[in-house]
Amino acid sequence: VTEISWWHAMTGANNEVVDQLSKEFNESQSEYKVTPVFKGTYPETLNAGIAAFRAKQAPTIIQVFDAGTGTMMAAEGAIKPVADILSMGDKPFDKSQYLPGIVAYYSKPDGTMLSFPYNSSSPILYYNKDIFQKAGLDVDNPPKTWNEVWDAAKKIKSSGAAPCGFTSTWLTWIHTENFAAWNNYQWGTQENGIAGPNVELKVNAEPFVKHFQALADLAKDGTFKYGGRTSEAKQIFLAGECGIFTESSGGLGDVIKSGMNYGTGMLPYDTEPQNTIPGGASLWVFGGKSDEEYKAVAAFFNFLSQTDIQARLHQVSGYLPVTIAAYEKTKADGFYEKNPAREIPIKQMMGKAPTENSKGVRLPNLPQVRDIMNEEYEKMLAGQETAQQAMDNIVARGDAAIKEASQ
Ligand SMILES: O=P(O)(O)OC[C@H](O)CO
Repeated sequence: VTEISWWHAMTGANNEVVDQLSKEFNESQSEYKVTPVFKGTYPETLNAGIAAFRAKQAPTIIQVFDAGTGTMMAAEGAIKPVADILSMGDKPFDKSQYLPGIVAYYSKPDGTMLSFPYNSSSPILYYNKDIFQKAGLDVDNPPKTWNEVWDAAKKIKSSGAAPCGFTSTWLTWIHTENFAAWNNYQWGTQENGIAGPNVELKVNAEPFVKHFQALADLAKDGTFKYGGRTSEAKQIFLAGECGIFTESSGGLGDVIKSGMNYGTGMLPYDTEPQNTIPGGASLWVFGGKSDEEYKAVAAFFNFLSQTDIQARLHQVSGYLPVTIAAYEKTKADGFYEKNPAREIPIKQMMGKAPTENSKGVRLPNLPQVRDIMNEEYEKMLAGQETAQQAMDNIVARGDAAIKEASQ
């Protein structure tokens, strides 16, 4: 038996999916065995992978979040393109089977697919219907714009329906990168880094400053509650502390499991929505492994690509169906007729052709730039600086870090 390891960052319901799929693959044949290993948050998993590679102890497969894509792409030699691996398997790899926006995001400019799109997501709005009811809000109509979110959050707090109105995971991914794409605002030059390096950040422009000042103002009396840099705020929402929550569509599994009387809506926007950009993570394969191991990876990725598995992954977790067949099957099964809100994240991403502001975000050091953003956001939320100061500092510090990483 050829054994391969799969380092990942999935917790809760999504961790169960990883374990279940690995088990099913292992039981479906007797030549290969996949062992999933949880390595912490997305940034922790990426750092663990880089350290292990340097120590010549890299796992076979590593799950890397959207923000680490540029880092992995720059690590030529350290990784083996997924397109090469799949060509070693029994089945030829047909890229046209995958949703175009997702494949493009994980491919080189020449079209070579570098990583396997395991869990793609789009951020959405969740709300607690019991809290909405208590606050006198319309349980069937969640807020659509950010101004409506701020108003509803204030009403939740002032009515005493819950101690907090609004919380969110990922202020970087949701409130900065997707906020920009979804409203068609420029996040950075060079099409946010998709068109080339030497990106200059543009996040100190008025719409960003206004958005973050609104969050900072709401944080003063706890109407907005900050949870942490990655997915920590999910626990705040699940505990019933806040009525409204912005989080990845992939957070749905835990919301369902909690038994909450919840609803979902589109990611809020300012005036008119454009399109969201792919989030979540993809599976990268390290270089320097044996052909046997790569054949095992090819078999595993082929297993994961099956329409039934993809459709199940989407329907159970809230992550997007990454193949067209899985999307079509989910439609044909009548799944969206029964659960119309479940198509929201796909429609958000695919509803409009992307502009230069909404193809994605790519930097050789996006995790580092997100750290800078988080430091400034935390100072701002603690009342130590205004949103304008925070955004100006992000641009100055971020641009310097990008320049150094691009050299
Ligand atoms: O919670 P996920 O897996 O959808 O990931 C969210 C963000 O894309 C991470 O950068």
